Amino acid sequence: MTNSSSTGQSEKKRPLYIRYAGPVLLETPLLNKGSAFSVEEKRAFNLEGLLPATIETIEEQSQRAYQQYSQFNNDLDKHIYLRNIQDTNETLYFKLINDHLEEMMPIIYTPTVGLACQKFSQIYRRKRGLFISYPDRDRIDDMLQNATKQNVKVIVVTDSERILGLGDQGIGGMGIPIGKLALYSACGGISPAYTLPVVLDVGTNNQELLDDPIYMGWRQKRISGDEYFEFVDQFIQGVRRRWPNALIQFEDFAQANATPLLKKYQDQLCCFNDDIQGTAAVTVGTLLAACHAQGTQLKDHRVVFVGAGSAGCGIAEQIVAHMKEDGISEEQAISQVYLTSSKGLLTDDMPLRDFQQKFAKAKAEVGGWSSNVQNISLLDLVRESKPTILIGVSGVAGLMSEEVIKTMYASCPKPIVLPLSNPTSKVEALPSDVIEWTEGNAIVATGSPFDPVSYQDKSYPIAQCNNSYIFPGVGLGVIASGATRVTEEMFMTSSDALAACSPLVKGTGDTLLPDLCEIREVSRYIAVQVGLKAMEQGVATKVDREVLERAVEQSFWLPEYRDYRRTSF
Ligand SMILES: O=C([O-])CC(=O)C(=O)O
Ligand SMILES: [Mg+2]
Repeated sequence: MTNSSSTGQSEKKRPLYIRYAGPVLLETPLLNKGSAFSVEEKRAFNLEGLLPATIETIEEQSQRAYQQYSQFNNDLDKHIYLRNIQDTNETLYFKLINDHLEEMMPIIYTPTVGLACQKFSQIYRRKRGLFISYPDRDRIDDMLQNATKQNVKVIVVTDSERILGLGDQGIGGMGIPIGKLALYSACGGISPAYTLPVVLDVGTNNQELLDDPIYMGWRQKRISGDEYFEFVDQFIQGVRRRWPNALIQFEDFAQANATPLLKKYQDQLCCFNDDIQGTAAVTVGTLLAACHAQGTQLKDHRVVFVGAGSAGCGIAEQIVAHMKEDGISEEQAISQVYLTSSKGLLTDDMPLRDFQQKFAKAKAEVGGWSSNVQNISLLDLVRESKPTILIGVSGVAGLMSEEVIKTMYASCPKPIVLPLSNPTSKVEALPSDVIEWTEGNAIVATGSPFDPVSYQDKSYPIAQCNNSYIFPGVGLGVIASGATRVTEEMFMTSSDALAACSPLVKGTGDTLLPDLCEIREVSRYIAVQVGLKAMEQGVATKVDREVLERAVEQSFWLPEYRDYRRTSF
């Protein structure tokens, strides 16, 4: 929790002048306090008679809500219950989440949010965020005006084509921006008043949704090509007119669109792609912590990827950048990194996407690694290249088979294994299996949360190498420093900052990544480092370290009620 002597705290204690009253005030989630309105407020805001007599503290409200929450015995129902609190009283929602972050994060975020996206239309209750559909493309400015939030600082936008490892979810993908922004507030201290989730409804190619009478999105096949890119651009330009400084986070776009959109906009506005850059940053941060624990450097490693999409290539780029910082040439670094797709090792005789090209190996050199002339399988590759790090970003469950892991372990006594695909159902290998197949010698981290593994009387904590360690801190750093761009260097800095917070690196514990209960401190630390990097690179409006540190503290929002006074009209 933020230290209560910070100026930020006393700022928040100042009364808030508001113009809503009566039932409308109770129906406004950002302002509603429910049973916590004081006697004076009830009188001043025409709430008398609308609430029970007892006036409660937010702690008491949180306890009741937790009791109700605990009565649900399946995760989706818990998710629906929490979303309902979010849509009626946002302050209480975040108080509850903060009080039970470890327990509730898997409910509001991966893995449960995946199911919530799949069943979005079935479990839909109330509006949240903006649904911008292709047929309404000429009215985007009006739609942005209609947003409940006026002073938006962070937008998470998806077109839902690649929701986690679950593919095209149509407008159901809205669950992801909602979940990500909940973490911006819970972990990164960004007030929910500043956040806006957006889904671009460009149709869906998910036939099940198209056939489902209850589906709530635009019932058409996805638009593509120029039509698609023009539509995304209309949205981006609309945002620039409405909130010129807002940070835009691209989330869960299909890889064919994710990289071109990032390339197109990253030098034009304040934006990033979480799946490419956030995932890369958290993975490299985790690897740096693991290297530290082993007494190695990243440049000492050989890395095999299971999955060669934009996330895999994004991580590979960052690994190469860090290996270069360790003192080896780019060429040498690339030669130590291998990417595999469903067709096996990427080689120069295959059709490749732009972003894959530099990692393709010369078939003439590696052809002998397999008896199969067409392609080199993951197993052949692992046997021949003897990796020390194995990273799963395939979205396909089980690809890190027992044979693959045991083959890796045969030539690497301390393998680092990261099956990162989300949600849990898509993980490339279960941590318990990896620990067993390597006789307890592997360092394992996953994208979704897993319980510690016990193996031969020892307990092995499984770090959750998820971009949620990165994006809240990066966002806070961007806002606090007034950054106008999000550079690759700012992401590299976030990896180093995360690694510096690792209990293994600090010598305070045996886990690779900090506990969730420390995530607010971690986010603040990352924010300051990212803000400093933005200043160094000349993309920030704040230029002084002290001012930046104060801004991070002051802008860190906490779920506390403020006293209300009535605005006189
Ligand atoms: O949301 C998560 O858990 C991580 C992520 O961005 C993804 O898998 O697309
Ligand atoms: Mg994502």
